[in-house]
Amino acid sequence: MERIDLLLTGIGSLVTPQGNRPRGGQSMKEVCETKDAVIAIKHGRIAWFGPVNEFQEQLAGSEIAVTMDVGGRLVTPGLVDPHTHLVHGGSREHELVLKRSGVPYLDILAQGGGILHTVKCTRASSEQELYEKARRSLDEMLLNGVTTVEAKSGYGLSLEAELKQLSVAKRLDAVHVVDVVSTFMGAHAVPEEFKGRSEAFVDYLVNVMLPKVAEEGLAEFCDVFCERGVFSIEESRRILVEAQRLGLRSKIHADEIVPLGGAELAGEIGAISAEHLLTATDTGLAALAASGVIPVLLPGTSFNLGLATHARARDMIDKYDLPVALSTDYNPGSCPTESIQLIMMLASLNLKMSPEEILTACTINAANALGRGHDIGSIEVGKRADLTIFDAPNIAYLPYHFGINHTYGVMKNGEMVVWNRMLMTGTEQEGGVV
Ligand SMILES: N=CN[C@@H](CCC(=O)O)C(=O)O
Ligand SMILES: [Zn+2]
Repeated sequence: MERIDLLLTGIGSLVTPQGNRPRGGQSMKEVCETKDAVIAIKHGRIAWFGPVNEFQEQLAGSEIAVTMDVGGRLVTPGLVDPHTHLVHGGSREHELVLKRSGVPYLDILAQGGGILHTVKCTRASSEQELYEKARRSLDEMLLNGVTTVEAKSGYGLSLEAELKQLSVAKRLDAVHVVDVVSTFMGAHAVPEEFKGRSEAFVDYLVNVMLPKVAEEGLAEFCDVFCERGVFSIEESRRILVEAQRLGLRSKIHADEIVPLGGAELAGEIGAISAEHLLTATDTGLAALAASGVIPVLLPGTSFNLGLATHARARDMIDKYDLPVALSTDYNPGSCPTESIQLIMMLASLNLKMSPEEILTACTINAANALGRGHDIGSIEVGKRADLTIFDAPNIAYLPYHFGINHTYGVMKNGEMVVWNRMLMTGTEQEGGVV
């Protein structure tokens, strides 16, 4: 190699899943660790990585433009958050006491609160207001080590307001260093103006909203909240199949609260992913496995809703060989957090996933849930140089030492975009304040 744009040195431990494909079952544990490693970057992509002594043998004589030493820290692929409701107006802290007093999530929605409250706020917000709020969340995610994020619409529920949300996601993707992948989720709830007329709303969605979203190229995926009292299996099938016809791949909020058969539907229509799955049955899990659907688990949501049940990650991995992915589900209601590191801890605590499985779920499997396993999600020669540097000795340390942000640095497309958070007050050290 004649010229290296950037050489990352001093990597105490480099840990990554291997390959481009989703890693299911026992292969979720098979991450590859290289100690005392270096990574060479050229044109924003990984040109070489391996132990420092091999680098000296193989690439001696290369011209190195910039060298950065990460001081013995842990380096992983940039994390991928494959399920968020990033763009929305307002917040819902006024529902906190109601929720904590035991009022169920679906009851709050049926009374016009929940998602429908956020619809009001989103409709009332200007595009610029939505942009500024989502940009701050995206910054927070980046500081947590996330380099690619999925963003769903679904708080507009009218053509105009859905397009406004999707335009914000598109602008953010163009301007922000984090890649934003768009999903159209007009079927998130039935809006007030269609109350009691869900069939008419589905007609509007299929005949008016979907064609416009597809024509303007504003979304890559289509998602539906398939749930009792929201969208039925038949309605979900109709929307997702029509979206597929227009070129949008399917995702589905499935079997979150009631086992409606959303996982079975995901298998039937060949969805790329099925999300939540807290109440999915064995038939449903078998359907996911048979069709190669990626289960995206959201342990922050069950935690925040105070549910006693959790998604059956162990069965998914051990019995069905499924490639589990993890995500924040960042949204203003059931999971108002941007912290993927909190999700890692909850996956350990409540889903009983091992540190290796958690890393695989937040990298290569999450990348595949967005159809991007060929480009991101593992440290491979030729892939994007998206990397997260943690101030941690090993991957088990991330879910173990919880409630803090372990990120030291983040590289996106070969550029260091986060580096050593500064303490403006200074740190007392021998010889004075530095
Ligand atoms: N469950 C449906 N949708 C979101 C929550 C949206 C909200 O409460 O605002 C979710 O994935 O958890
Ligand atoms: Zn969601």
